[in-house]
Amino acid sequence: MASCDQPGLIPYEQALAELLREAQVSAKTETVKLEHAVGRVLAEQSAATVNVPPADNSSMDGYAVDAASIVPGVIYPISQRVVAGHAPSALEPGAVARIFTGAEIPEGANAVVMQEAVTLAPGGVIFGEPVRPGQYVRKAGQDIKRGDIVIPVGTRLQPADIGVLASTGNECLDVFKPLKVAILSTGDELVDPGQPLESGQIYNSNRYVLMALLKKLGMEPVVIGRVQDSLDATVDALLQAAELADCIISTGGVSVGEEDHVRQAVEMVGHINIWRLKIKPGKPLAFGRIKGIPFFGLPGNPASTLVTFCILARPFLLSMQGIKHQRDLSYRLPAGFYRAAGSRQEYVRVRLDGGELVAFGNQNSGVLSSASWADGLAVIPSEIEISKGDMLTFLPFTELLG
Ligand SMILES: Nc1nc2c(c(=O)[nH]1)N[C@H]1C(S)=C(S)[C@@H](COP(=O)(O)OP(=O)(O)OC[C@H]3O[C@@H](n4cnc5c(N)ncnc54)[C@H](O)[C@@H]3O)O[C@H]1N2
Ligand code: MOO
Repeated sequence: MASCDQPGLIPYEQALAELLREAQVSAKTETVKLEHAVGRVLAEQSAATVNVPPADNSSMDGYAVDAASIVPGVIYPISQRVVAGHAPSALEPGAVARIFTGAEIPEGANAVVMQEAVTLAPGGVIFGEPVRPGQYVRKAGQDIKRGDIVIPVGTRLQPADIGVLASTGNECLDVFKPLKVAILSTGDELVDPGQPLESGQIYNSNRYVLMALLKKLGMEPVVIGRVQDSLDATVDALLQAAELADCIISTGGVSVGEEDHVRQAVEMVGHINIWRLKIKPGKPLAFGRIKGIPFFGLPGNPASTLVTFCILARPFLLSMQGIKHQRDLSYRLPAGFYRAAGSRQEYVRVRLDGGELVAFGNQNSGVLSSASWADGLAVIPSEIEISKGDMLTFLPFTELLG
């Protein structure tokens, strides 16, 4: 089926590329201690000032030897005992050293023999086989060499990165300050949880979804609150948000009805660059700027808000936060369902079950429980009919929400 009923809709890939071009890295940085750095984005790199490990050391409990001097069957005296944390003395000629895992290899030794491979004898130790130079020795700098840049600028620090930075002796790091992201909820029908629900009203779930999404990204939500469905109220709220935040996200009011004021309001105080995408859910998404501050108008339907945040706002925000290489893992997995061809690229809420993707029964964009139930999104390209067994791209929420 041709997409002639959706003229002018922007394909996802085109919109994402334009967004990433628009994303300017925030210049605000701060210094934090290593224990507070997980999830933060490194703003300044430094070269390692030490080798890791700092010296050659043993990877086994056993005996440190000069490999060339070992003859199987001969008794060798044990001249010293080397434990981790204490500097050894040089190996005495014709002798070996008792050594433990992590202890420094004495000068004059170049190999370690595991204790299971030796026989203890009166006055020393006997080796059963010739010894290979270098065996069970972890060389100084085998992990990191002095002068190496271990973690590049723009890395969102994961536990292993923190460990690597600790191993090179860093106590504090320069990281980008968390982005402040304003959240506006448009709609006269919205009521906060905890309030009674009158006729015609609905609880505001998008605000809480967005706050949770932003917190998971280590960003700071700035709640502007509910905005009445009027042009003046929308303009006022947008201007207030532009004063307080690095990026603005609104939900609702971006479609084409008379009560949808967001686009017109943005155009009065800024401009819109992107509007209406060839995706489902999320068609009416708008992107622009207000007084230079980037603005996302996400569609109000709760599943549309979540999906468009994950696939469009999130990569934009992560770029602004300074992340250089975003690598979300995706998988190719067989569909366990049939879906008729659609005119927009669809993001179906699915679970991974028995090696195939199972779709939530009701994919309506007002049904947020579809996302709560799902493990992630299956991407169905436009104009393609999906039969059971067809391979689809699966974007797990573990990646999209992290
Ligand atoms: N004539 C047309 N009508 C619509 C079109 C279209 O192309 N032509 N597009 C539809 C699509 S697709 C979507 S998506 C919606 C999005 O519209 P808006 O972004 O203007 O959203 P609203 O109308 O304000 O709200 C939609 C829906 O979501 C509920 N909502 C809104 N905010 C919240 C919130 N914070 N928490 C919970 N629920 C919320 C709202 O009550 C509505 O039910 O437009 C279609 N219409
Ligand atoms: O594009 Mo809308 O988000 O499907 O309901």
